Amino acid sequence: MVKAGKPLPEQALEFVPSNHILVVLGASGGIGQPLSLLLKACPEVDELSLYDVVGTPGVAADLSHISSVAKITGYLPPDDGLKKALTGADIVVIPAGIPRKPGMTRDDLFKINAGIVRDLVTGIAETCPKAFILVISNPVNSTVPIAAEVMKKAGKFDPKRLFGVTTLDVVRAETFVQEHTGEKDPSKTVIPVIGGHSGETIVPLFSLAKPAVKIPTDKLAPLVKRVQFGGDEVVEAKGGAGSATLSMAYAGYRFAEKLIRATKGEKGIVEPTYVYLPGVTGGDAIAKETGVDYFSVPVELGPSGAEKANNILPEINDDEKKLLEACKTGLKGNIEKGVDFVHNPPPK
Ligand SMILES: NC(=O)C1=CN([C@@H]2O[C@H](COP(=O)(O)OP(=O)(O)OC[C@H]3O[C@@H](n4cnc5c(N)ncnc54)[C@H](O)[C@@H]3O)[C@@H](O)[C@H]2O)C=CC1
Ligand SMILES: O=C([O-])CC(=O)C(=O)O
Repeated sequence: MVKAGKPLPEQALEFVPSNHILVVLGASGGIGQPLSLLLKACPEVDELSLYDVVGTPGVAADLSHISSVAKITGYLPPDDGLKKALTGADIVVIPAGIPRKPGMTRDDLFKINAGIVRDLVTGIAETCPKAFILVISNPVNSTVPIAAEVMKKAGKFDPKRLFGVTTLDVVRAETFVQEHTGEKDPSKTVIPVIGGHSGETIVPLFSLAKPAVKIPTDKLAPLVKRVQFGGDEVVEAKGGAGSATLSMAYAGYRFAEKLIRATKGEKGIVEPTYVYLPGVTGGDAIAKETGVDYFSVPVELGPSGAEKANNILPEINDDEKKLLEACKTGLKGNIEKGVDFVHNPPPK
């Protein structure tokens, strides 16, 4: 899109990437609805397209009464609904899939969610292959490799445009450390969280907090564990009615909004996200050090998406190095499972 106010010489026209059509796949769900509400209220979003296997006409009608910029449409599968929803998309956010119940691991969701993510990303490859893809559906450690393999198979993979949304881990780390910071606004403390998005694959790096935080020695391990297993806390509290939805909608919105601002040219936006390391500048060194191709690290966002993966591994302390070892082992299996699913799908 070319934005011209008063007449300018041809070469001085300001190029503004469009990045204004957002699509939510799984928009009628526990995350999908509040996430769509936040996106509808975001002045940066011009159009919001909602897709789900149920309920989108109602959700879209409801949100359409809000007096904000975004034009809203809702689609169901019949009559090429997915294709219509995805047409022209700049950013596609995927919270489609089943959530956990008490006693389940995120990996237990693979059986159902792997196929859902594969099929939705196939639709993206066909209709809007240049869109930024934000994967929320669990298990993220495996669903992101699935998305990558689908895009690779279609010859459309751009690693800078695929993100596993691990922002909720960052949000939890910021929130849970607050009792040690004395800071009124927990979001003012930056805590990098690296690795993956399940249990021990989640590695919060409190030693790299900015501003620095002094955590009593006996409080550190429980704090790390709380971030790693924060999802279970919500699953248990909801007692079978699902997992984190409202905090995830906030986190998904936070990441999407940062990406929009970055693609519009705002500089200095960095957020941890789970990316395909070999495809992102700076990622090779991290892949070499961790032995995995997919990993969440603070990533500099820009007009082309994931512009640089920041290697903060040399800065971590000995306790965090131990956490990293457990993380790597878990991640390897999760990644292989996702890649294998696309190339050797289980019989239907
Ligand atoms: N990345 C993260 O940090 C987090 C991820 N999650 C994950 O997000 C996913 C969604 O969670 P909730 O919204 O609580 O679940 P939910 O069950 O409330 O909503 C999921 C929605 O997906 C829809 N859906 C199912 N199959 C679909 C398909 N083929 N196409 C389009 N839509 C489809 C369902 O109809 C439903 O409306 C789960 O896998 C959950 O584990 C949840 C919290 C945090
Ligand atoms: O715990 C779950 O299943 C949902 C999730 O990913 C989270 O809350 O971090």
